[in-house]
Amino acid sequence: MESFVDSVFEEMKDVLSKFVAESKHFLIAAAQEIANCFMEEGKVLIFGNGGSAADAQHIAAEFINRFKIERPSLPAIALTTDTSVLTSISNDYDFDQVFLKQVMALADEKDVVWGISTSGNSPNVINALRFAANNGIKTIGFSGKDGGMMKGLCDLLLVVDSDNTPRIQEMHIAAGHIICELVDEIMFGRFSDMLEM
Ligand SMILES: O=C(CO)[C@@H](O)[C@H](O)[C@H](O)[C@H](O)COP(=O)(O)O
Ligand SMILES: [Zn+2]
Repeated sequence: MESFVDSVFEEMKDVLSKFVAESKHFLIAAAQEIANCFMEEGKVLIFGNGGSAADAQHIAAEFINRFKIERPSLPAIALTTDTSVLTSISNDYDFDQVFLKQVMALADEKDVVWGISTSGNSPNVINALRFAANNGIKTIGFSGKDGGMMKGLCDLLLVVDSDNTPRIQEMHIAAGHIICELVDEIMFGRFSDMLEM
């Protein structure tokens, strides 16, 4: 059993080293996009399924509450939490529309719509991103595998180089934390020269 755990750690190290080599440009660009959105009084709408729903909620909470420094609350909403909204849309229409209808109701051109899907192919994530892309709303994606259908729908797309869903998710939450810290530093700290004026 120990050798099994060792093999998981080896896989984690491999995925992390590729993430370190390949993700810096994306992380900085995504943080700038989100900081500019907040400065222009936009908001961030985040969503995904399963573990990615938890990631969406985790990231939204960092913005709404605080991350590592004291600063004002920042407007982010996880679209995964309102059981009345989720169940009524699924029951009356289709689960494929649970994020789409919320994006249609809540998003405007100042906002960032942020979808998370390890396969890049979950229909409810894709439908919401496609609506945003078709309506001039900025889109950020976290995916893995080959990026799936999220490629072409996201202005900025992170594709974690792995086929293993939990390994991909581990890089997603690392990326989320780095973006949260960069946003704080761009808006309130040492990287304020990066803000678009
Ligand atoms: O957390 C995990 C696996 O680690 C699962 O709950 C996983 O998120 C679910 O199977 C999702 O439905 C997968 O969807 P996606 O990442 O392909 O969009
Ligand atoms: Zn999981």
